[in-house]
Amino acid sequence: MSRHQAYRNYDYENDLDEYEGAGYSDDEDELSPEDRGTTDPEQHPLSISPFAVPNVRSVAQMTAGTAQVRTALGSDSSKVTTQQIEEALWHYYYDVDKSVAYLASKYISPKPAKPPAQKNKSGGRSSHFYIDTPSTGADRQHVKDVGFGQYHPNIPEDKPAEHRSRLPSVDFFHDMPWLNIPNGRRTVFIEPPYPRGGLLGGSSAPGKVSKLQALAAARKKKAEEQKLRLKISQLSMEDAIPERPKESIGHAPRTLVGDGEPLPLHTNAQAHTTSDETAEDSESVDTEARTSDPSIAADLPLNPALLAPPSTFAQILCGLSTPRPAPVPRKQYPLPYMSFISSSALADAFSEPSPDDVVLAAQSKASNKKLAASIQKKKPGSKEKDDDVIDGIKAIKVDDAPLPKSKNLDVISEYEKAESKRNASFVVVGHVDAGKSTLMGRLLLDLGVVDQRTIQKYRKEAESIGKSSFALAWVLDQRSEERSRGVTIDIATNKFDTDSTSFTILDAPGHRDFIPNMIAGASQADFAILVVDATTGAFEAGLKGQTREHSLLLRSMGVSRIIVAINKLDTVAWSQERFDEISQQVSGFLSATGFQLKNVSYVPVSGLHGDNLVNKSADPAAAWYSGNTLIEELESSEPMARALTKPLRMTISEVFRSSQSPLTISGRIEAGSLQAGDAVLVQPSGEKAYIKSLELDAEPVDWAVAGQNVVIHLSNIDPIHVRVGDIICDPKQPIACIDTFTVKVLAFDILMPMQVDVHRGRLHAAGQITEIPALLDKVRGTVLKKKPKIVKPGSVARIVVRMGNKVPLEVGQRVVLRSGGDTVAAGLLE
Ligand SMILES: Nc1nc2c(ncn2[C@@H]2O[C@H](COP(=O)(O)OP(=O)(O)OP(=O)(O)O)[C@@H](O)[C@H]2O)c(=O)[nH]1
Repeated sequence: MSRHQAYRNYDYENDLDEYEGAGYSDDEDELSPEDRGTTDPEQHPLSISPFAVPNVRSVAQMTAGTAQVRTALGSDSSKVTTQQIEEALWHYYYDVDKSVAYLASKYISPKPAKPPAQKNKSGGRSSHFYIDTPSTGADRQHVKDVGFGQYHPNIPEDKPAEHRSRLPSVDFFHDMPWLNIPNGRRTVFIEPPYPRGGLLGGSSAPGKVSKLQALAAARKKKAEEQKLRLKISQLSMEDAIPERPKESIGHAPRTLVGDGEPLPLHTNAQAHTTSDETAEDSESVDTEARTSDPSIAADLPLNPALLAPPSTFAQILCGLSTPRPAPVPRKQYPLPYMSFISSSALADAFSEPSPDDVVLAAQSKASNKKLAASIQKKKPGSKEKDDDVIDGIKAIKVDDAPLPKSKNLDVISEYEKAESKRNASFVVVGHVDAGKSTLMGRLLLDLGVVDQRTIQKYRKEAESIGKSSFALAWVLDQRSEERSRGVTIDIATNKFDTDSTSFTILDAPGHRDFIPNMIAGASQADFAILVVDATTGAFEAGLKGQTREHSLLLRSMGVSRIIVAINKLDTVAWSQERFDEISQQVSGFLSATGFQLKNVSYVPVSGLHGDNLVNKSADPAAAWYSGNTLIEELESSEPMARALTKPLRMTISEVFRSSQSPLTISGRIEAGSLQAGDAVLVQPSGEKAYIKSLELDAEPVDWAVAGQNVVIHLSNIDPIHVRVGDIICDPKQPIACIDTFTVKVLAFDILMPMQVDVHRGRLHAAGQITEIPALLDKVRGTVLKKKPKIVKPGSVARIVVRMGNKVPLEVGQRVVLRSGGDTVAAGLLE
């Protein structure tokens, strides 16, 4: 049995009874025959035992003492019996004087009886010390309760009532010196105002509870719980049983449950039982909480609002209870710091506009006033003025920030006056792994744009991942993915200057998966470098692959000047035959594509070793080549004519956040010009923005013209309206957003009504060829056949394309149509 079980099974009742009776028999203190010295050996066989010796002695003492007492009493000795004398002697331990005093006061000249001593409330400490002469068990219990000093265990109890009179303590201790204290110096016990504390009186905690006290407390608690339950059950019954309508008397009362389904109500007796149980359940927590703290358990008034509602089962049995009063809201105890700031104060703190809001509101108000004034001044019906008003309203709607100031420069004359280098952009295209990036890396190294240390660093890093041969390519392939895969993914730009020209490199990816990026690069280029791998078999593969496709795309994008770099000639020992063979094949192909051969040049190079890039090849095997180096061919290339005077058009290549503005864009100006402070329109969002500032080659400038790659910091527009591929245009001559267009295309694949992707620079949208109005002559452009069902590869046709969304497109622009990952056509919008 565990200790807990043993504890629970302990029979306190029985123990208490034993405790009350044990060792306190009424006979304990009686004057036994042995005490009196009148032991009858027959009645008390043990008296003849060796242990009877003390009794023999006491008999002699008693006889002698009796005689002495009688002598001392003299004539009064007849007033007392021998038994009384013996009892007195026994009680006073054979002290003759005390016994005489007792007998004289008790029997010979008795004093009037004293009033019974009051029970000492202080737990046994009394200022009047006296002896009681108990006679019964009940009295003994009383004596025990009274306390120390009031009980003499040797006083006989089975004596007549008069014998049980009290002996004053003064008489008993009259010969004690410490009793002779003058009244004035006697201690006066003052009862403490409340019960003493625990150990040393310093604790307010209750003292140690005895078993009896614990038992009594448990009984009391139980009784109180029962009372509480009874009270709760009465309350629950009052709530649970609705008043019977008068008309239902005599019938089973019904009540509504859930959706109105009437259910018979049970009898009161049943209801009472159930309600009682329910109340007991529902109240168990509350009751526990109350009774767990004895200080609150007894007196806490029962609040029906705090009672849980009857269970569903009880409600079904007894019916719905009447609604209970709303629960008393719990007291809120705010956190300490909350006392410093009230919730209303917090609310007030944000109820008013911030200082910034006040300033902005004032600015807005001022600009609105200006607008209202200008509207009032304008005459109705003036279209130009109305447009201005609309512009003003739009400007307010977009942003209330102050507009950037414009210097109102004549940009074209400024451009003509400026002695700046010409700008030229070229795109580097070709089959995958033809060596495009390596070629450009080496060119930049030889031109001093990139130093040798950087290349060494790249070489080490490339070696660590097993791609040491790509170290030069890393000058342009900056992305980790490009470096780890050894493949260019997106257009990489870089710049270098020669004496005459400022060049922008657009290094295009060769992989067919990234053709859209190549298209974006080609759309920004003035001319192109077509890189061809001279390695045996590689050239042939390229001619079937992206060498061909890239050439077609270049032509479709309007690029007319091509420099063919026949690369990796070191792998074929600078074979002139190989160079000539490749040159001829490419020439024939480009000519067939539509390039004029006067615009095509061929340079034998080794990008890896830097032969014929900036410097002539030092390899004797390459001595047969006496033509231009690559850089010389680039410098001799004329950039396309700039559409300086046409309306502004710029396709956004990048959108980013810079230190100058949260919205910065970059791209190549295709047409027109711009300057700081200009308003521009972003299409297709149609949102107006202002040019806060602009940069050319990382230098701040006031203006820029077509052909230049520019960085523009915009203001007064939400960045969500600006995306890569969008067009920046002149708000007064905006580009239209259309969803259907007619285009004259060169077919690279079979065309028919089909799904296509429309590409224009970075812009691309899903569309569909809805019509093929005509098949055209390649040279003259005349109609060969109307409404053909299909267009064969290599044919020119007029087709109608419809797109899902409106996109900014206009006549004269070049688009590329792709389908299933292949370029199927390219041409000019009509
Ligand atoms: N032997 C030799 N190898 C070259 C030469 N040029 C490039 N390579 C190697 O050809 C591989 C491909 O070079 P890349 O410059 O990455 O080729 P890429 O055309 O830029 O490749 P993509 O842009 O991914 O299409 C590398 O391992 C180069 O080291 C060269 O002139 N001679």
